[in-house]
Amino acid sequence: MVKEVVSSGRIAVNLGGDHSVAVGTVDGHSRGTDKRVSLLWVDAHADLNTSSSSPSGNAHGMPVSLLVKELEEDWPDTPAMEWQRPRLLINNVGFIGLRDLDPYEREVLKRFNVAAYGMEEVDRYGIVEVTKMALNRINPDGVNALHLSFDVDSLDIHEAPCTGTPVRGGLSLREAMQVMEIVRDTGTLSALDVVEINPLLGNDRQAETTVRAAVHVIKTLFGRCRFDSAPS
Ligand SMILES: NC(=[NH2+])NCCC[C@H](N)C(=O)O
Repeated sequence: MVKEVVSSGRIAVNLGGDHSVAVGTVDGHSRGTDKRVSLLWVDAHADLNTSSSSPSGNAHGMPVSLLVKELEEDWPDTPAMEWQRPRLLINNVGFIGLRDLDPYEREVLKRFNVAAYGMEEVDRYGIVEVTKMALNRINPDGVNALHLSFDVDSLDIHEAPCTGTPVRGGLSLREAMQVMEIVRDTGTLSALDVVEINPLLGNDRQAETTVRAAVHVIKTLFGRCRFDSAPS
């Protein structure tokens, strides 16, 4: 379905659910366009584990490593995954918001000099600079189709409490909206995931806070301005 939407020139919006949905959405996206796909992964986690490096065995910690060609050799045989082959280059993948990495993930980010920006960089350079640096590195000529994969756990736990693997010290909603404004203004967005919302993890008010944060992010990407709330 993502392939169909993207190939008809529309932007695919995918709501999750577990971040492993991105294996399918990014795969479909890259099949639906003639352009190369750049992937911006906004998340507390890099989700770069393989089934053998993963400390938890949870699939939501593995999607990015299934998607990039450079890590194909690191994967043991994965029956039932024959439908998917990696189609992205790791230098077209960027991360914003990282603050909880496993040893293999750290090693991969270093080995390939990946455009990975953690909360330290966000604090040091500011979110505007970090977003521009990330986009410049993963899509230097601005000609690739952009896939934005937004995990609500990139946000601080106060902004998005209802998520399975929260990590304190994350992005403010304002910082996330800033990322969305910059991405929107590039005109390159071709597909979006908003994932890891789990309203069952918390009370009604926390669920509402989390869902509203996600709605803000989506609306901002699709033109909502903070100054006047009519979409441009
Ligand atoms: N999309 C997520 N919430 N990922 C969390 C991953 C946590 C941990 N790194 C793991 O591999 O299990």
